[in-house]
Amino acid sequence: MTALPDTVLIVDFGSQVTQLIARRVREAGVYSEIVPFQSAEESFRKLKPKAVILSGSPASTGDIDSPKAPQVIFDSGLPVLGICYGQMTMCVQMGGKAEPSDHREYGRAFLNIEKDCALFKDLWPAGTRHQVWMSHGDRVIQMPPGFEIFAKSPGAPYAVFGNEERRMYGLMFHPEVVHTTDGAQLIANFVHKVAGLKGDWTMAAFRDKAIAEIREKVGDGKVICGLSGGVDSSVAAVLIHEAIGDQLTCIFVDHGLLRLNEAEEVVSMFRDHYNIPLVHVQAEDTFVDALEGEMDPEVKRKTIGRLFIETFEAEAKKLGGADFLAQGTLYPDVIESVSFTGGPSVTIKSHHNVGGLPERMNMQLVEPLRELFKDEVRILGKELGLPESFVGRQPFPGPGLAIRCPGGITRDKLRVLREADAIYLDEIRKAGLYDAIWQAFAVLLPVQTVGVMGDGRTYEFVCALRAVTSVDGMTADFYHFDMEFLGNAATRIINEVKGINRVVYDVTSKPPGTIEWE
Ligand SMILES: Nc1ncnc2c1ncn2[C@@H]1O[C@H](COP(=O)(O)OP(=O)(O)OP(=O)(O)O)[C@@H](O)[C@H]1O
Ligand SMILES: O=c1[nH]c(=O)c2[nH+]cn([C@@H]3O[C@H](COP(=O)(O)O)[C@@H](O)[C@H]3O)c2[nH]1
Ligand SMILES: NC(=O)CC[C@H](N)C(=O)O
Ligand SMILES: [Mg+2]
Repeated sequence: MTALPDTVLIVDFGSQVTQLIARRVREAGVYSEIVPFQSAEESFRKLKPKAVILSGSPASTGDIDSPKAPQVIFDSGLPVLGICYGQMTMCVQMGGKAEPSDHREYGRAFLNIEKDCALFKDLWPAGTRHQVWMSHGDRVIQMPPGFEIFAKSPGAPYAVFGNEERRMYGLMFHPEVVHTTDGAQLIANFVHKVAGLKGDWTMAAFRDKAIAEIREKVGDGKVICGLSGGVDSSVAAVLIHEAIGDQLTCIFVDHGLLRLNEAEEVVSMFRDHYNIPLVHVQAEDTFVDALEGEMDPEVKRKTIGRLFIETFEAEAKKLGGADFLAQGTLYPDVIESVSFTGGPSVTIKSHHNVGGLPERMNMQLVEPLRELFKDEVRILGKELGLPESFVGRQPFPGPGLAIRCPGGITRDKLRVLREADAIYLDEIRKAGLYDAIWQAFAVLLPVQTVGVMGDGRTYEFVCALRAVTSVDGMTADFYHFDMEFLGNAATRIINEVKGINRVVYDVTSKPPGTIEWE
């Protein structure tokens, strides 16, 4: 058994962006774990962290029963970084005061550095000014004894305070979000310069830890892995195979909601590269019949989640039973569907593999990528030696074309959408744009419009084209094609696909939109 790596404990008070803190710490080469504040004391004793970060929260320190950090953290002598609510609870718990303020601050703010400190070393010297991202209504009004101010902003007189000797700092802004300039570097400074941690944690170390955890959890049990041919499940399958070898069987479900020729391509691509048993299930009738006529996006997603599990269970039975179901679930699937650590964040949509799962299942879940973002999974995939044809693929959601056909689906609509989508992707590949785009796809709108083709009247469907850039799927911008590209793609789609007579381009970012239409 290898020794525990240097660990940063992140206490989650329910912020929407807690996972980004963990990600920034990982980027600084240090291992971190997020734990809900309710069980933070137990985790603190078990994990023996070398530093602690307290997250933001929708709560206010003035609330009755406001969440608190366990006192052992402040008594331990370890370095502590409090972010927003984390700063305020640290302040109050250590004898200072915070209160709701009339001057609420959301978004961009400017920080003036008042005094040098270890946290700002080689980054933000006194007298300089920096853009940061704020999101708070409450503020500190009195520091705990022994603390001093290191930076101010117009709305936050205690924007950064701390006690250098005790290595404790509180920030009113969010260093974990990309809009805070040098925010990642500030978190790196906390772990390296304040806490003195080495930074030798890598994806190779993640891989070893994940393999050890899979072995421990699975024992000599049998595992089936839902394999879509996408990046996440391919990486999960190869990782699990390294851990437990032939205790693993992969199940690829053709639910009739895949792209043109996708089933054949995925099965041959996987069989050519890997010696992992793969079952190809034809389940088009089961899925499409159950969805036909269903209009509500959440019902569609939940139906698909349930049918996936029923299909996996039926296949497991044919194999003589399985104890575990593995999936390539990533962190964005989790945060949009449910709250990560049981904290109070809201559901945006029920991803088929998380919020769409039935309540009772016969198998336990194995989800080794649950804490990672897609770009990290790609790095892990390279670490595991997966070919570029796997790690470079654009994401494709488990519910597939069903959530790209707003309103009810029919077999004929799916055919139309499949053909349009294939032409669009073909044009993108030919233009050499595939790798520059996070995801590109066609959507078939439930709207018919009038057109004129060959001197005749048409009354057919509208196809929307979507393409976005993103780093992690959490936020995205629409891709800025040139008009000639769009014109050509539209012409080909209308000429070649019977059933579409109009094409539009979606210029919505995320937020306010999501990437998929449902
Ligand atoms: N057609 C399918 N057959 C079997 N399992 C599937 C299928 N589609 C999705 N899954 C399961 O659901 C998980 C989540 O789907 P998701 O689309 O997020 O990941 P992915 O397909 O592996 O990767 P990508 O995001 O690159 O498409 C997959 O990792 C896989 O375990
Ligand atoms: O595994 C998945 N199951 C789902 O149910 C699901 N819904 C969306 N997506 C993919 O997740 C990313 C973010 O999608 P949204 O902006 O549409 O929420 C995008 O990459 C989406 O394609 C899914 N992946
Ligand atoms: N982002 C936060 O942590 C916000 C803290 C608190 N809810 C406030 O509004 O001030
Ligand atoms: Mg997929």
